[in-house]
Amino acid sequence: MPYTPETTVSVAHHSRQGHTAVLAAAVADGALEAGAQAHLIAVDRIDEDGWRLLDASDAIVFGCPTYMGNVSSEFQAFAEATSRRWLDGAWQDKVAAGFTNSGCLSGDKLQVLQALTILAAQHGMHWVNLGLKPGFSASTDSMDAPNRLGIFLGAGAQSPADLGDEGLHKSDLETCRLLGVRVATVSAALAAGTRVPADGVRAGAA
Ligand SMILES: Cc1cc2nc3c(=O)[nH]c(=O)nc-3n(C[C@H](O)[C@H](O)[C@H](O)COP(=O)(O)O)c2cc1C
Repeated sequence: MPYTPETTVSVAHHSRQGHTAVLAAAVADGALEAGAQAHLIAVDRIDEDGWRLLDASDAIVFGCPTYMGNVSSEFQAFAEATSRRWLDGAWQDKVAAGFTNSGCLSGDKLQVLQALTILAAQHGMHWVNLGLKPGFSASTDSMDAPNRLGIFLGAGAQSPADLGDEGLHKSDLETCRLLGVRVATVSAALAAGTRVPADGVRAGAA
C-alpha cells in the first residue's frame, strides 16, 4: 500500500468582481478530490489565521485577475507582505502554482503567470505547471476542452467584461479544477518522499 500523506493546499487569491474567486474554488475542489485538505484565502482580507494557514500548507496556489497586463494591485500588496516569510525562508520548498483570469482571450495573462512564478521562486517554492496539452489548436478541437487557451505555465481563464460569474467558460473551470488535482498529487508525492510516516515505512520500502 503506497504511503500517501494528507497534504494541505491553500488557494491564495484576489478577486474584485468575483470571477477569479469562482476559479479559486474550482482549484480547491480539484485539490479536495485528489485527497488534500483545501483552504480558500482571499489575500485582500487575510488575517493572522490566514497567514497561519499559508505557513502550514504544503502547497500554495496563487491567483488573481489580470489588471493592465499584470497582477492586481491587491495581489501585489499581498506579495509584498510575504517579504517577512521570504526573509525567514518560511515557504522554502512548498509547492506553488498559479492561475489568472482576464477579459481578453490573451489580455497579457502570461505576464501575470510569470509574476506569480517569480514570487514562488523568490520563496524557494517548487512551481508546478499546468501539465495539460492545448485544448484548442486544430480545426477539429473543441473550445470546451480543458486548456482551451493553450497556456502551459499555469491555468489561464477568460470571461467577458460585461458578464458576471455566468460568463466563466466551462473549459476554464475544468482547467482550474485539474490544476488543483495536479498540485495536490505533486504535493502528496513530495511529502511521501520527505516525511517519515508514523510506521516508519515509505512507499517502495522493503
Ligand atoms: C483595472 C483593470 C485592468 C484590467 N486589465 C486587463 C488586462 O490587462 N487584460 C485583460 O484582458 N483584462 C483586463 N481587465 C479585465 C479583468 O481582468 C476581468 O474583468 C477579470 O475577470 C476580473 O476578475 P475578477 O472578477 O476576479 O475581479 C482589467 C480590469 C480592470 C478593472
